[in-house]
Amino acid sequence: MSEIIRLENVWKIYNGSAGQVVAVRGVTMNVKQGEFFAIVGPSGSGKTTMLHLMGGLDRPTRGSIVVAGVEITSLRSDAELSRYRNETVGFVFQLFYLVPRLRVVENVELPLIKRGIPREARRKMALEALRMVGLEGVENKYPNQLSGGEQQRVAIARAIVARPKVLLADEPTGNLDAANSQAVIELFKKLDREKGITIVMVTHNLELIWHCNRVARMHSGSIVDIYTPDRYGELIASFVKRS
Ligand SMILES: Nc1ncnc2c1ncn2[C@@H]1O[C@H](COP(=O)(O)OP(=O)(O)OP(=O)(O)O)[C@@H](O)[C@H]1O
Repeated sequence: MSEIIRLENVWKIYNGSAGQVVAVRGVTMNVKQGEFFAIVGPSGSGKTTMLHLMGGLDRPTRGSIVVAGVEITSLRSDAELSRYRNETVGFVFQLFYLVPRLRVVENVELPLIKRGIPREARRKMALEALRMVGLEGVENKYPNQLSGGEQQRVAIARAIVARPKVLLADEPTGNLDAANSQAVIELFKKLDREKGITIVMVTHNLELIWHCNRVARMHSGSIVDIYTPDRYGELIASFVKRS
């Protein structure tokens, strides 16, 4: 499998009021094309920062990040970064961030408006994305008329509607019960399998890692180990020992 994401000696240092915080400390790693990859680690270890760097939501202090052939560290202007975000990656967050005054289908269409896709084609693509996440029939509802699990699936439809190469998910099940968490994971696996989307997911839920191809464990801004399924038992045991 070829690699789709490559981080080379990446650092992120924040200058906060209490001094400098090293959020990511010289990370070198890759994610392969079509992988379902997870990042785990204690609170404050740098997981979200890593996802933001890969997604061009934030810039590294040092180092190189290549995603789908784009050296994102060389994108100088905010417009270039914004274009990269819109064309290459899709984001899913713990809080779904749907726009309450827009209907479900209009929420899903948002990334397509930025791309300048005409109205009719937009609607067709949005309905197809809603079908893909198992939500046909709710397109004219408003987000607050849906359950949390359904709202997250709308957010996933919005993330995939522009056909990104990479889906970046930050605690996507953090606000969901066990059944809805399972549904989201099954959906990710389907997107991975059927659409070939590479997925990078940050999670605190260790039960979810069994669905992933590889898992990076972070601590204090570093990746301390990368696990394959044969070592997931060892990874889970290391968390149990710590808590
Ligand atoms: N904008 C910022 N300014 C200053 N410090 C920040 C900023 N964003 C993150 N940090 C710090 O960087 C470190 C890593 O934060 P990050 O959110 O990436 O960790 P995390 O592993 O995702 O944590 P959690 O599991 O709690 O979400 C923390 O010490 C955090 O306080």
